[in-house]
Parts: sequence; C-alpha cells; structure tokens
Amino acid sequence: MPLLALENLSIAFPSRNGFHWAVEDVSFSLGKGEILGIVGESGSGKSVTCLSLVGLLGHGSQVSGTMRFDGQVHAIADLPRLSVDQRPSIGMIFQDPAASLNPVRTVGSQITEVLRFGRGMDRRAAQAEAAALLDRVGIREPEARLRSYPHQMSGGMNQRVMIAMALAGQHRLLVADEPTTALDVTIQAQICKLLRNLVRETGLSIIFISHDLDLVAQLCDRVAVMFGGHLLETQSASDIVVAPRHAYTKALLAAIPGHQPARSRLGVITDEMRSSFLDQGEAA
Ligand SMILES: Nc1ncnc2c1ncn2[C@@H]1O[C@H](COP(=O)(O)OP(=O)(O)OP(=O)(O)O)[C@@H](O)[C@H]1O
Repeated sequence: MPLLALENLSIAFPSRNGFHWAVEDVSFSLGKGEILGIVGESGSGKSVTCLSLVGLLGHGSQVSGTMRFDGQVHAIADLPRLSVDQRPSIGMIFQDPAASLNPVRTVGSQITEVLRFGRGMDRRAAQAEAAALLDRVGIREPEARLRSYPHQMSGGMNQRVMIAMALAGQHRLLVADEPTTALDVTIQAQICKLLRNLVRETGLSIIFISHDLDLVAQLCDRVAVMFGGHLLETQSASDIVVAPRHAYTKALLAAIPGHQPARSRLGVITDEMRSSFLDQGEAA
C-alpha cells in the first residue's frame, strides 16, 4: 500500500471572472522510501498541489479531492481545520530557507522547539538530539552551530537546518519545494545526495518539486510532469528520459543542453504548442 495516494485534486482561486482553476483532477501516489519528482514550468500548479497536502492553501481557495496517508483518508478541503496532531505527518522545506527560519532565534532553539513540544523531550535531551541531527545532515561542529543565527550560515547550511527540523518532526513524508534552486550547483548536488542518503537510511518519502527535469530525473525514482494545472504523465525517472510520452515532456527534455536528439530550447515553445499540450490530454 502506498504511503500517500492523492485522488482527484482540484484547486480554484477566485478571479475577476469567477474562479481560476490552478489544478484540475490531479492524482498520484507515493511509496514508502520513494522520491517522486514533480516537474513543470512556473505556474503549472506544483506548489499549490503540495501546499494543499499540508493544509496551507490560502483562504478563499476552493479545493476538492481526497488523500489517503498512512492508511487514513482525509478530504483535502478539511486539512486546514485539523489540529496538528490530526494532520498527516508531512514536513515541508522551501526554496529560501532563510525566509522559513526565524532570523532572531538561533538554529538550536528552533530545532529544540520541535523536539520539546513535538516529541516531549526535556531541554538537555533536545539539545543533544538537535546536535545529532545537525551532524546527520552534514553540518560540522554541530554543538557550536546550534548557537548560530540563520544569517551567520550559508544558504546550503540553512537548507540542511531545514532538513534537520523536518527530521526532528519525524515526518514520514518530506515535501521539498525547489529546495536547491537558490543554491549553486555544487551545493545543490550535496543537498540532493543528503536527501538520497536519508531516504535510504530512514525510509523517508520525498516529493521533490522542481522546474529542472534533468535534476529531477537524476534524483528521483519517479517523475510526474505538470502543465497548466494538469498532470500530463508519470513515469519512472529512467523511462521518462528515454521514452517521454507527452509532447510537453519531450519539449522539456529537448530544452536540456546536450540532450539528444532534439535541441530546441523551451523558449521556442509557441502559444500554439502550449494549447496542443493540453489537447493531447494525459499520457498516462
Ligand atoms: N493564493 C493564490 N491566489 C490566487 N492564485 C494563486 C494563488 N496561489 C497560486 N495561484 C495560482 O495558481 C497557479 C499555480 O501556481 P503554483 O505556485 O502552484 O505554480 P508552480 O508550478 O509552483 O510555479 P513556480 O514554479 O513558479 O512556483 C498559478 O496560476 C498561480 O497564479
């Protein structure tokens, strides 16, 4: 049984002409210890899909669909009303860790807060566990680093702190929304390696959102491609690069420098091609 089965998710936001459908009828599943990549251009609905899973969609949105998580079924629209204890155990990390961390508190106090209030640890145990978590995510001199403020750390280190906080919450699923986009290529590779190792060692599952199909295909087990609020296809990462089914996926692949045979850039996708992507429908 998958850890997560999302079914028929649709999300609409109020607009001048009524409602604008940001996501329509999206379904996917995710196994334990699996990394699912969700890829698509800006505005395709990746982030709102994932925010809906943690009940973080803004007021006024209209949401329908269900999710089964760890055996429990929830209507997505009900999630914002559930208490923290009742909500599915899903952690989130975002593109800009500095914006997610509190700038006026040390990273140690932010991690220990999760451990003390989320897991009932006393101050001493939480302090030791926080240092162990920093060590686990590859931060050197973890005890000393607990006393650092986010602005005293690099972007890559802050992203590691965010991952440590997700581990502190003992979440079964981590949703990572463009977690490496703001980082340089070397640090990006290190964070991806860290996520892979954590999945292998802990059985954590990850949804990794990105607009970079190349990166997603290297990191993830399976890849879901979104366009215009629709899920166009889901395939194993190895298959999607050699046998993409949907014209949009083919265009994304063609935009990767060095990818053969087509060499056109995404920038040459015309409006006519855009409307044809949705006409083609889902290439499940
Ligand atoms: N709070 C909101 N109110 C109204 N419309 C919204 C809101 N949040 C998102 N949208 C719309 O929903 C659609 C999907 O947005 P979403 O942020 O999920 O795209 P995305 O694929 O994650 O893009 P990006 O890669 O740029 O983050 C867009 O058309 C966006 O304008």
